[in-house]
Amino acid sequence: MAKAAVLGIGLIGGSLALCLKERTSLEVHGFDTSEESIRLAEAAGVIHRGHQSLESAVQGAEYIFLAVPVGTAPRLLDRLAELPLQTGCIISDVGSTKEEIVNYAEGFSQLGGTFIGGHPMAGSHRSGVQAAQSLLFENAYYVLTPLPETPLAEVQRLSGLLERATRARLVIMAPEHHDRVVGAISHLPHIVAAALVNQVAGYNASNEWFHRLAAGGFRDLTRVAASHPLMWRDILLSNRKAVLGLLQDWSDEMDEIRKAVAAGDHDQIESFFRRAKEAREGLPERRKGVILPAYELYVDVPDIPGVIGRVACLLGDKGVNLRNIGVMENREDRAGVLRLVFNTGAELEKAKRYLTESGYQVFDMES
Ligand SMILES: NC(=O)C1=CN([C@@H]2O[C@H](COP(=O)(O)OP(=O)(O)OC[C@H]3O[C@@H](n4cnc5c(N)ncnc54)[C@H](O)[C@@H]3O)[C@@H](O)[C@H]2O)C=CC1
Ligand SMILES: O=C(O)C(=O)Cc1ccc(O)cc1
Repeated sequence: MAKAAVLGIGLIGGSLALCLKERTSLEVHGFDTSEESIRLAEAAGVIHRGHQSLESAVQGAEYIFLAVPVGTAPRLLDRLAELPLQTGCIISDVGSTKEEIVNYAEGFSQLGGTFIGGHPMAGSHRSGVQAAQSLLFENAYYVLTPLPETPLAEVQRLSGLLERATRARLVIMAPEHHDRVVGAISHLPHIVAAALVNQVAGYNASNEWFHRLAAGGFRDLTRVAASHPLMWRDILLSNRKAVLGLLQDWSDEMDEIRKAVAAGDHDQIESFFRRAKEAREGLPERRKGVILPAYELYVDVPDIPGVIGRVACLLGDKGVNLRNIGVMENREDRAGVLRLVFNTGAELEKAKRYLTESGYQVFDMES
């Protein structure tokens, strides 16, 4: 059986491993520096087999995926370059930045395979293999960043595999273009969210009403500030060039609005919000999976076939609108997990109450 190796079995590596395992015939092997992650991944059936040795994990693999923090990926490539890899193998990664790793891989003439950078544009503020799920990338964009000299057949081979496994929408982009675009729509917003949270936490230190009143819009707006600090440190350092330019533009935009407020300039302030409203309304529809849906509930269930109907009926009877329902884990010897998606937080709360009252164990993104 052909083999794939996933190096780093956290949220993204674990989710990718699940996709490959469920929807391709590849035998999926995993390697992680954390023994606990390997143990959990094996126990949950995320991978066919775990390894504590990098060499045995990648031996004979047709596909190798690096799913480690972006600051760690170059060192992992150094180690791969020392190992005998399967002739003709494809090495890819899932890192949030692309120029640095693509340039680094290009420097390895002795790397025993073709490197093609990759970035699935879906995830969450959670991390670790416990949060992995095979539906994570469905309908999301998945960017590949081959170089002009990368053989087209290899790009198509990887793209075909990933499309089938992840059900994502594969797109191709130049690495530096990717980094500027993703810098603007993901990296800068993470900085702004963290800065807002830090600013308000400073005020709250002397008056706790700041946090008490922050339950609504502020909480939604700053959700991503709960993301993994080390992961985001690495991303900013790796995308330094683009991020510095974007921060300059951000600071100019803040200066503009500050001046307009100071001058009491009604028209300029209104125009600031009007431009934003129009641009926001012109954004493409949020499709399932493009960003992790906000209102998700998970239900532990012992017996999948009958239980989907029971849960759906129970919620239907109570008038709770269910947008989507899916099975996240389905092994005969284990309890499964149902993933329920709602359009509003209020519906999620109602569903949580009804299901708990009926004896189901439920948990959501906050648990
Ligand atoms: N979290 C997200 O929403 C998204 C993250 N990414 C990218 O995916 C990559 C992985 O992120 P997550 O899965 O979220 O992180 P994670 O923290 O859930 O998983 C990372 C895993 O890599 C392991 N690891 C660290 N150094 C290693 C090494 N040298 N060799 C083997 N394993 C090692 C860790 O033990 C951990 O299990 C990062 O490069 C990130 O930029 C991409 C898209 C979305
Ligand atoms: O939690 C969220 O909304 C995210 O922003 C997830 C995410 C994080 C990092 C990426 O490179 C891509 C997607």
